[in-house]
Amino acid sequence: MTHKIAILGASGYTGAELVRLISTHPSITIAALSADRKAGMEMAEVFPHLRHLDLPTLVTIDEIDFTEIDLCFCALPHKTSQEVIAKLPMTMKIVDLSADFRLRDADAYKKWYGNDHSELEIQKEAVYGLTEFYREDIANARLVAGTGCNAATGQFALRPLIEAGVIDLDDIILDLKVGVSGAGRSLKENLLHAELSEGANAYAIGGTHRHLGEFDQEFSAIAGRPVKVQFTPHLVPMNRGILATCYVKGNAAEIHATLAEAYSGEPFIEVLPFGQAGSTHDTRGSNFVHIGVTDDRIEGRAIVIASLDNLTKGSSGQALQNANLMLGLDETEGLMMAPLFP
Ligand SMILES: NC(=O)C1=CN([C@@H]2O[C@H](COP(=O)(O)OP(=O)(O)OC[C@H]3O[C@@H](n4cnc5c(N)ncnc54)[C@H](OP(=O)(O)O)[C@@H]3O)[C@@H](O)[C@H]2O)C=CC1
Ligand SMILES: CC(=O)N[C@@H](CCC(=O)OP(=O)(O)O)C(=O)O
Repeated sequence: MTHKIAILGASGYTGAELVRLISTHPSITIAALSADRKAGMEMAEVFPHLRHLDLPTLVTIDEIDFTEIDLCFCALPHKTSQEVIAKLPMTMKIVDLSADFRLRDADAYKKWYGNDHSELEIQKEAVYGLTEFYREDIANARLVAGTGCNAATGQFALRPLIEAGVIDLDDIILDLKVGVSGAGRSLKENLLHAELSEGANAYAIGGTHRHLGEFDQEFSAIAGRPVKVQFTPHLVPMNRGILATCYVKGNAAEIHATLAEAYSGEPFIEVLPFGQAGSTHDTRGSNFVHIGVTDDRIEGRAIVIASLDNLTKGSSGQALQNANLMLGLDETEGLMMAPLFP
């Protein structure tokens, strides 16, 4: 049996990545694709790398007949996503890739996104989409909220350590490098080649990045008390990938053993041998996460380095993993491809 899906925002980076992944999926068929300014175009015109595929023409969301769709991926900008989802059939399964349904607290949403949430009733049924930690809830959910890509990377490195109580909760530093596709496909001055290449810059400095809302929510829930990490992202001149270097206080051997144990049965999470670091080179184009642990010359401190691809495990791969669960399929279907190296 094949399940019919729609992808809203298929002319964006995460939408195109969903098409790439689903194009070889044995149990899912793409029935509809939407765009905004690019509605009316063929996917092959927008994305020549997908021209071998027989795909539906990009249409506006209003033109889609959702009665024949089993599951809808929403790869739309924040705020637009909640407006669109409110108008979709209440019975249809949805995987949202935007930030609109990640934060359970309305005040936290307003604090980090600057606007009121208009769909708080729908928010109540959303399940946070970090698959490895919400698997059962995701399998039974109608609406799953995909995580931020930076937020996913930091959580893969730190969640088991907070849960096991093996690091100092008041001394966590998260230094993160992210590739430019994380910003989406729209034109922005700081993403021009001349301003992006041959350099790197920190952004959202001073603890202002909106993914701190996700870190606060998730880490505090695990610890049972407020946990605030120090987090600075850096934009670096690479197309895909995230590398998170976490500086923590704790015993490095114990931290490594805790992560190895926590992820021992996980198909997509690789805890590296002690002393090795994760690299974006080793996870690019795949749904894998690599996590390395090393000690530090300063006694009692450790460094955890995690890498993943923002467009696969950080968004579209995670979304497909969640959709597989929601459709009763094997979680790994369509996702076991090896990373692209070099
Ligand atoms: N890029 C990443 O690494 C990650 C992204 N996300 C989130 O996923 C979502 C999609 O991101 P990404 O693919 O990068 O974004 P893009 O900017 O690349 O694509 C946005 C898509 O939404 C469509 N769109 C824009 N405005 C509207 C509108 N008003 N009505 C209908 N459709 C609209 C665009 O159509 P058109 O092309 O025709 O304008 C395009 O298809 C965002 O919420 C983002 O924050 C989450 C994790 C990681
Ligand atoms: C390079 C860059 O700008 N990256 C984005 C991450 C995108 C992401 O995870 O998406 P959401 O906007 O859905 O949270 C950022 O740090 O804001």
